[in-house]
Amino acid sequence: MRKIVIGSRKSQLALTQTDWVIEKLKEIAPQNEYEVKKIVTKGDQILDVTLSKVGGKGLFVKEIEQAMYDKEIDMAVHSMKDMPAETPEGLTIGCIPIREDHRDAYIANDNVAFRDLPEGAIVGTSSLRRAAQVLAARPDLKIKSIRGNIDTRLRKLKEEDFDAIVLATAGLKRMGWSDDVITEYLEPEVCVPAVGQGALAIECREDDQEIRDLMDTLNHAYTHRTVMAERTFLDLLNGGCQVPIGGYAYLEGDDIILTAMVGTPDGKTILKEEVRGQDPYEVGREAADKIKARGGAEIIEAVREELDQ
Ligand SMILES: NCc1[nH]cc(CCC(=O)O)c1CC(=O)O
Repeated sequence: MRKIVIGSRKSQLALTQTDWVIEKLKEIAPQNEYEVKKIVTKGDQILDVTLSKVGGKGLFVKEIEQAMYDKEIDMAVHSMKDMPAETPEGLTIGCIPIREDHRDAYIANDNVAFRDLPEGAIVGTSSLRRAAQVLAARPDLKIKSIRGNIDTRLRKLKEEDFDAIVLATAGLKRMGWSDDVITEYLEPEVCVPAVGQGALAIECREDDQEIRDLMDTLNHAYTHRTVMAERTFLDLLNGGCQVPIGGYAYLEGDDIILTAMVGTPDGKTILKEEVRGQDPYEVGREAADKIKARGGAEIIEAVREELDQ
């Protein structure tokens, strides 16, 4: 028996995800005691400004990782897509549990279909990846930044000047919202999701073998393999959730099929490549090579320079 302290951001979604993990752990190892420790991250403190501007990788994870070094916590549950490609020295992603829905959700007032939105309609999102792909499909639409947790964003859709919003389906589902609130699912053919969207990353100290053994039982091989392909692509393009980059992989038999995307924020250029293969790192690298050969790295670099100003 061991008391296991699990770090979580204090947002409702983060706590829900952490509770979901604890429920699973209790089934596997009921002899342990589990405790949640809420940690305020830099990202939580500045949710009212445009996040992509304050940017920087790992805005939601740094303080949590420090608590792990300090042994205040033994593990931490993160949204995979908020995790920088590289894990710091001494820590590791101990497991990747089964992925929730990977798709972006489009939610419109009066359920107006995406193709029926009137010219100039306002779509709320603070994600350059979503903005790029919405504008690529509908160059006539306007993008307006929207911040806050899911409830806040749904309220702003009703009360403020928005016709529709786009957000992660996984967050909605984990928070218990029914499919009914979603007007349309944006399939990866239309909107390539963020790398790791819908997946969790459970981080722990590399040398804590007891915790690592416990986590092995929560790992989902399919999710792990596909997310690794996505993250290899992200890493090689020096990507992150603040630049317009996406990646989604699934398995067909034993093959990994990865769709990788880099776009300009105005949606005028969208580079997309599909790569098939067996090894997640090879697949991710091949996708990165192909996107780079078409100027993808320069697009990311230009967006970063713009954000840094
Ligand atoms: N960027 C913030 C964030 N990080 C994880 C989720 C939702 C859950 C997920 O995508 O796995 C969200 C909200 C959103 O993008 O709408």
